Amino acid sequence: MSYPPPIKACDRRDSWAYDTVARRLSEICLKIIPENEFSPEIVGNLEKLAADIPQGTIRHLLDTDSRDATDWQNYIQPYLGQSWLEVPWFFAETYFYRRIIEAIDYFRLQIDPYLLQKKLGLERSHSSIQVLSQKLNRSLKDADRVQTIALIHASLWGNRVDLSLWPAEHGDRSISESEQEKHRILADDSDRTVDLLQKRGDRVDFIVDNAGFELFCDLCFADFLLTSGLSQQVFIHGKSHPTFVSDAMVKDVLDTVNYLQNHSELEIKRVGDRLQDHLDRDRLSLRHHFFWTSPLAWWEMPSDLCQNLADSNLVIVKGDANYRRLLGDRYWSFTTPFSEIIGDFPTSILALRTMKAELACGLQPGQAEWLQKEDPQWMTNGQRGVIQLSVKA
Ligand SMILES: O=P(O)(O)OC[C@H]1O[C@](O)(CO)[C@@H](O)[C@@H]1O
Repeated sequence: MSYPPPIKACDRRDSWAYDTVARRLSEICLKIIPENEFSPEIVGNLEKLAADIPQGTIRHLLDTDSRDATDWQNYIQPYLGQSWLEVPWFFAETYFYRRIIEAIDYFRLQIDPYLLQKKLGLERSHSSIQVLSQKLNRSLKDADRVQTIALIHASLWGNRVDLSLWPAEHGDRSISESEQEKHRILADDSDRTVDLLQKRGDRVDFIVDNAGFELFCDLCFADFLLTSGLSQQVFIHGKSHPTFVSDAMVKDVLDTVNYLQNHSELEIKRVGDRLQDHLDRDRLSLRHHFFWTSPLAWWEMPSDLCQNLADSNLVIVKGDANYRRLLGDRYWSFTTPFSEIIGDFPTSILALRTMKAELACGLQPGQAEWLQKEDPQWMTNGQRGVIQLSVKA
């Protein structure tokens, strides 16, 4: 398969990639200092990292005794000495978040620098959590096609709540008017997804994205699949260390279930209790893997993870950064079919993505041109989404 070139920040100065590397990364780095009580040494490390972007150059990691150090040595080697703007954008971002892990001595101190943001994100989406809990508890009485599609859409729009772009103090982005939003879904394979789940949905895997409200939506979908009997087993795959500000780790899943179980409102508590019961009976299982924090493309997935996912009936890939990994963060033509890029992955894949980066595929001819006139920010403002399914025969 020949791949188009990877996106680089230096490609276009008016691009979201350029703005991210040239401005946003150092802002994200400095923002965690006042939100944590780090030692002066760690504060110094973070200030140095922020000052190094974007004119500094790529260097090897210093925390060479960490479990992922050897892998990162190999990822970094081809880009040594290049500037943050010249290297592939996806590498620059995943490397940046790994440099923060080094700067805060995470693997020794285990302090999640984004914990405050994650907590605020969950608390600030209370009214949406209330609404979705009521809908879910009601929908379990007759778990039909309409209900299943409603949970797919809730899981999609939950991805709008990305704290790396819109910090929790900027207000509650979880409000959803699902009916009106249907036209914002640029490719919608919901119906085909229900067909697949009804035919063979025994095991479903979620490659989750943001903790907080999005994770709650994903856990509601998982609960719906298990309680309705559509699935017997659900695996949640999280990140091995804090990254992209709000991305979820296994700890964040357990914290969220705990938050729901201890909630004073019965409708919300009922969701938490069911989730805990699924965990206790190993119907819901939690996993993490360093691939999800690496700069690698989907087709570079290590064989152990590939073999594990091959046993699944459906892998649900959440969010924009994971979608960029599916596409190798490359300049595909917007009409390239999704399944063509996914190619021969060992099982069926469903991508649920709200658009927050300048890449896309699986659109109809003329659709991108029309959207460009309608809303020049259509690719990055998170107001549009895709529900794209690639079925493994
Ligand atoms: O939380 P998500 O959906 O993966 O979005 C991550 C965001 O961060 C980015 O990496 C830009 O910093 C884009 O992928 C996207 O805008």
